[in-house]
Amino acid sequence: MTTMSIRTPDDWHVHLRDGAQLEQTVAATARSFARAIVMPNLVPPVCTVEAAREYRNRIRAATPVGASFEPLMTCYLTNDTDPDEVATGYASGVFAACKLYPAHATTNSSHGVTDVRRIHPVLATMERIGMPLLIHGEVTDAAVDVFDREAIFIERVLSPIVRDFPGLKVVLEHITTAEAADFIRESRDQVAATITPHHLLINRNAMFQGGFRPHAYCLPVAKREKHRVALRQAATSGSPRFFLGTDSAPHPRAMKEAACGCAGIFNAPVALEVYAQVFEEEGALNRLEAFASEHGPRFYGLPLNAGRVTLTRSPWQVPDVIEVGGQPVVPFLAGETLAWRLDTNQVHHSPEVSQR
Ligand SMILES: NC(=O)N[C@@H](CC(=O)O)C(=O)O
Ligand SMILES: [Zn+2]
Ligand SMILES: [Zn+2]
Repeated sequence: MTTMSIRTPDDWHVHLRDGAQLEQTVAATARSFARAIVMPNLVPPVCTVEAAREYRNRIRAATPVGASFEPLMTCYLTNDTDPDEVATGYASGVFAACKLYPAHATTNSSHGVTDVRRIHPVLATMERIGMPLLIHGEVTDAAVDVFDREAIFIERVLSPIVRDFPGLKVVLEHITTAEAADFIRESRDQVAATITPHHLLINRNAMFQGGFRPHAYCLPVAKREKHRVALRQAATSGSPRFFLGTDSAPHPRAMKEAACGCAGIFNAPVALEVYAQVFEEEGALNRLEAFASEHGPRFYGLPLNAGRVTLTRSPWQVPDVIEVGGQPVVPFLAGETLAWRLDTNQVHHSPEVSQR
């Protein structure tokens, strides 16, 4: 197959950052995706309806002319989140979901939740109104090996949440382990997961190839090969519980190539092309559309996009560096050649025309 057309996809997990970075981050995402779930881990975090509304306005103002892109906003949960604020934001269409960061688990999570019991009233409200809970699923216990933090989180934190709030919609974000894939598969229908392009492509060896490779470092950190294989199996299985979420997370090059480098991979410039490559390698190109464009909106209860995008088998080289907000950022797969190219001469259609 040399050309493939699929319903316009959405990105169910992205970091657009803020300020001068928005122009490039929004363009990079809007290039391939009609909608995106926008992570709230700004400094300070997006914790109120007002802050989310203003952030959404800044994203809209930064959206390239002619592109139709809809940012779906999230509320950063803290120990003190007010259930009424969450319900108001959801009812008014500002919040699409809430995001749970265990305190200190990842980039800009210092205001995160220290004990899930603190947010039980919020979770009860979300369960009642049908609002999804999105989770960065890693324990922060220093005694737990960094490569085990997701699996232990599932045992200690996620299982109890899923059990205690049996009607709550839950998305375990950016899964990296066979344990996570198994947990989702064995859970109830309202429990799903996003899978990134990088976790489908690399295992933890990528961080140590001939020296330390900070641009392959993200959280949750890439795991052993057997986990990558399990993620590929999950993503291409056709199960509606797994859907596309890039976790594109740019950091300036100087912040990555440092004594204490930031976690995060900027993959928006290559994400859809990488997913296409992975699905092709797995002999599952016919399931790419469902993973990229159908499972997510169905889970969130949103209409499918009406437009289509075209991918062509036509090699191109990923730039070594991309300017984001005036600072150099090294994209995922910098300098490498990709097999699939997205035809960017196309107009995205808003999801007005619904088909469930
Ligand atoms: N994934 C990452 O490694 N980093 C993300 C935060 C996150 O999604 O955990 C970031 O904001 O930089
Ligand atoms: Zn995360
Ligand atoms: Zn993320």
